Amino acid sequence: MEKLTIRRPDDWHLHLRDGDMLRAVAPESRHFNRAIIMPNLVPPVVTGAQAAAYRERVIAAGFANPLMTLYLTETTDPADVVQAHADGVIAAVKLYPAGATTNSASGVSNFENVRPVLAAMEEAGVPLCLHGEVTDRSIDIFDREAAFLDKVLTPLRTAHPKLKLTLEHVTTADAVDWVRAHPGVGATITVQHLMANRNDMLAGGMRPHFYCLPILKRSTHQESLRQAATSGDAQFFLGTDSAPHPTHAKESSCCSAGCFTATHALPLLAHVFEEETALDRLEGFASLHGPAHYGLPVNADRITLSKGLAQNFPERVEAHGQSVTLFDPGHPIHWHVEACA
Ligand SMILES: NC(=O)N[C@@H](CC(=O)O)C(=O)O
Repeated sequence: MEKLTIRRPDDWHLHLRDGDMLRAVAPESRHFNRAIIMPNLVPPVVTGAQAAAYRERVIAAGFANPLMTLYLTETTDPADVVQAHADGVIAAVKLYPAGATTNSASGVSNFENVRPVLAAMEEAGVPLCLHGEVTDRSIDIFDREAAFLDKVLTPLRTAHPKLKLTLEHVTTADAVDWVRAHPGVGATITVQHLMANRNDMLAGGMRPHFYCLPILKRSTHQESLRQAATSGDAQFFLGTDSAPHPTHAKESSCCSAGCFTATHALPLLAHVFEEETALDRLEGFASLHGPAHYGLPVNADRITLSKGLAQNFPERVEAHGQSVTLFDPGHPIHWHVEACA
């Protein structure tokens, strides 16, 4: 198959940042209609009023249909969350365990302190997106997602069975199994976790542009993610987690976590689905399962992906004196987005 026309995709996990960086990267998500916009700015987006103002900045930067989120802290006001959702200002709330990832210091340390807001969200039908990793330094970084399932997520699910959950950027077979055992829970999967494993990041030299959180795992986990994404199971859908960091912060002695994939996420995804002989399931993963999970209509317009010569994606996106380096899988990609109509 050399051409594939699918409903226009959405990105259910996207970092756009703010200021010059926002203006530089927002147009790179042009092939997606909607996107869940992550709130881990500095300072974070913690109130409905801040989310409304950030939404305006995102639209002004060129991304027309942002779905905003609030960053959950231990002092989040439940009434503000419920109101922001009722007013259509936010689509979801994001929970970062404190210290788990980029700009997560204001996140949750003691889960008892967010029980009232979680109860209010459960009651009002406000979805919760989770960064699923424990932050205990004694737990090996490769085991932090699996530990989160046992220590945090299972008790949280038992305490709030009706709370709508999305487990973000799943990276392990353990998480895939947990999601499958909990109907109604959604899970996003990134492009880099489908394309790469920890060997790609660490064997034969350390490649900082493969470093993101949750960290790439061993190949058996990558296989499990590929199986989940291409299975047609509607609990799994695309969240690129495209996370721009200046190139100097990635190519550093202490490299920032995040892979920038917004520009070429769909060609990379087509490459993976073709390898898995599942191109007929790409539309479900990229364009249908996410809206179904969030109770939204699918997009009316369509995009066409074509296969041809090896693509020359730009190496970098310029961001007003800084640059952001695109994730490069290290082998040719023959797919490109031909038309968006
Ligand atoms: N994925 C990452 O490695 N980084 C993200 C944060 C996140 O989603 O964990 C970022 O904001 O840079």
